[in-house]
Amino acid sequence: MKLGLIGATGWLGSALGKGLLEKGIVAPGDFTLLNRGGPPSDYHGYSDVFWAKDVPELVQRSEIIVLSVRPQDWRGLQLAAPGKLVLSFMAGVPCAELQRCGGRIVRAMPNAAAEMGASYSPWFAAEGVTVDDRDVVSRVLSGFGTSDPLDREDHIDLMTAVPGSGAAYPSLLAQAILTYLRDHGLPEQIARKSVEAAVCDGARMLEGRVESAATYLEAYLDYNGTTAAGLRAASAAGFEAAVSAALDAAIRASRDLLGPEENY
Ligand SMILES: NC(=O)C1=CN([C@@H]2O[C@H](COP(=O)(O)OP(=O)(O)OC[C@H]3O[C@@H](n4cnc5c(N)ncnc54)[C@H](O)[C@@H]3O)[C@@H](O)[C@H]2O)C=CC1
Ligand SMILES: O=C(O)[C@@H]1CCC=N1
Repeated sequence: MKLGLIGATGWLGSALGKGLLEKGIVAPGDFTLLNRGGPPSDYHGYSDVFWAKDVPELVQRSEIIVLSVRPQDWRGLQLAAPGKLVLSFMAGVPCAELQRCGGRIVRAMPNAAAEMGASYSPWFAAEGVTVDDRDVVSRVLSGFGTSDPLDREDHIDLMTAVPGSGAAYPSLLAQAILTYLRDHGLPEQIARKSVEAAVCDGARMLEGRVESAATYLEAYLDYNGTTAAGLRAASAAGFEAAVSAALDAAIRASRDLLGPEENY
């Protein structure tokens, strides 16, 4: 497939570019890239990819165009891509706005685990996207993980707040516990291993069966020991309310990202 990637050296763009090349989903000669800093000397070990000089050249060489730039950079692209399949990673830029480029629009919401080939990237296809396009989208996203189609565009905002947040909330929890242990004088190495046990190993017990979270919580509460005391204190201090406030704020922020309409 002839694919153009705008934002090819960014966080997600670089992960996708690497995965597409390494998995042979896009041949180097069919891969057109664009970034702001100009071609690097090496792109994940592939010297035979094509670096476009500007957006129109990338569009002209590509059937599928992936937009991996920040939402604030969307309008500046002045993208005109009539008849092309356009796959946007941008949070907060709706299909109605993207359709101004004249392409068939799909929005996907990857996450930072893309850099380890483990993004979960749900996507929404606007009207006009064909069955073949949907296969193409799923193949492209397999370059850095797994994906599922969504039936509703507004669910992309939920995906932005949840899988889109990547390592953010585990990091918040890990950092809070680490700070607590340090403040209580635990040696650094033991503090780190303790947090990994509580956050990373604990989370692994939910892998592939996250619905058992409720069962674990019930079991700890029924046990009525030290962990039950901790869980009750966390709820009383507003843990669930804090999570809900965080997700509400992220959704609101994704709706405000684009800012007021200027000249297109
Ligand atoms: N980083 C993440 O965890 C997630 C990001 N996203 C979305 O993915 C998109 C990309 O995000 P990141 O990779 O994190 O951003 P980034 O800032 O790492 O990469 C964006 C790249 O686009 C380049 N760029 C900007 N304007 C350009 C132009 N006119 N021509 C060529 N290149 C241009 C920038 O130089 C930069 O290298 C964003 O819209 C973001 O909302 C979605 C889900 C998760
Ligand atoms: O924090 C952000 O803005 C990026 C975009 C969507 C999720 N993470």
